[in-house]
Parts: sequence; C-alpha cells; structure tokens
Amino acid sequence: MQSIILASASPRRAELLTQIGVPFHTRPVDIDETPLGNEPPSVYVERLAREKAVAGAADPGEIVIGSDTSVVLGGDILGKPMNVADAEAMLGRLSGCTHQVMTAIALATGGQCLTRLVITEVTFRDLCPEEIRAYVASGEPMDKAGSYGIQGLGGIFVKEIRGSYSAVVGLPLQETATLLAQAGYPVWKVWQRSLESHNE
Ligand SMILES: Cc1cn([C@H]2C[C@H](O)[C@@H](COP(=O)(O)OP(=O)(O)OP(=O)(O)O)O2)c(=O)[nH]c1=O
Repeated sequence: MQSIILASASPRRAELLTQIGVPFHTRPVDIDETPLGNEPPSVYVERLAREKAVAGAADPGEIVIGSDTSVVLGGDILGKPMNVADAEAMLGRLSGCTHQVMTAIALATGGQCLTRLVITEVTFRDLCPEEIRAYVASGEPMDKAGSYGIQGLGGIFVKEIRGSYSAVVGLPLQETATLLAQAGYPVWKVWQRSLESHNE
C-alpha cells in the first residue's frame, strides 16, 4: 500500500487520522491563504485543500492529504482570528446564529488530485460578552477557524450540529476514508493487516 502523508500542521487533523488507524507522516506546508477577489467560500476552501495536498506531494508512491476548514457566516469567510479583539468580534457575530463550517479535503496521488467538500451547519446559543471574553482569554480560539473549538471549551456554545462533527474539527472521517479507498487505499485493509501481523 502507498504511504500516507498529512500535509498539515494541525494537531486535530493528526488526531483524527490516527483515530481511524491510518499510519502516516506529517509534512506541513506553507501556502498563501488569502482569498481571491469575489471567490465563493466553497471554492476557496476546496482550492486551499488542493493547494496544500499538491504542495506536500513529493513521491509518486505517496498519497498526500491536504485539508482546509473555514467558518462561513452570511457568505463571509471567518478564518483564524488575527488577535483577541478579532476573536471576540467573530464570537459576537456567531452568537445566537447558525453558520456553516466548510471543510474540504484533497488527496494528491500519482499526478491526480481527488477532492471533497463537506458543509456542516452549526447553531450557537446566545453568548454573553463576559463569557466571550473569558473564552478568548483561555487562548483556545486563537488557532481555530471562526475562533472556536467544538471539541474543547467551545463545545458549550453549540446548540445543534447538522452534518459531520469530524469535519468541524478539521478532517471529515467518512469522506477521507472514501477518497482513500478511491485512491486504492481502503482503510479497513490496514486494520486487517495489523490484526494479521499481531496474530503471527
Ligand atoms: C470550527 C473549528 C475549527 N477548528 C480548527 C481546525 C483547523 O485546524 C483550523 C482551521 O484552520 P486551517 O487553515 O484549516 O488549518 P490549520 O492552519 O490549523 O492547519 P493546516 O493548514 O496546516 O492543515 O481550525 C477546530 O479545531 N475546531 C472547530 O470547532
């Protein structure tokens, strides 16, 4: 089977890929994440996922996974906050509203690039200014799209989620496994092999 490379510096993505039993190496890449003029959010996240996967591609025997997550509110892309004030402003906008979390994944392998876009709807309850300040002071929002982490303290803001939890955290597991299978790497075969080598 091919070797898997995760073209990402995100600890959440590494944890999610570990969760499904896929052995991999990380190869973080640095790309320009500035949206193009009038670029729709869905096109933007898919382009970034593809650019990350392609930037991480080196060896034809590898499958390189790139991913991008953006929070989208009323058509606006809310990326990672620039500072505390930015994080507080984003959370103020998300309070009491439903937003979309768009996560794209891309698999670069053998000169081709397979992509998937996953859109999840997340509804926040009303947040008060004091709790927004306390949350931002915790530091958790600073490296996360939309300034929150559903998997962390930010979980208490989420009233409803419609779609993929793992996609909100950064890597949609079902779609990742489907693309890996399309690239000739069914995840269940890895489970099977590790059982076989354990029993030898
Ligand atoms: C909405 C949300 C985002 N996030 C994270 C996932 C991503 O790591 C981050 C979005 O930023 P990204 O630019 O998608 O990813 P990244 O810079 O962290 O990592 P890389 O580009 O190297 O792959 O926000 C959460 O952890 N929880 C959440 O609930």
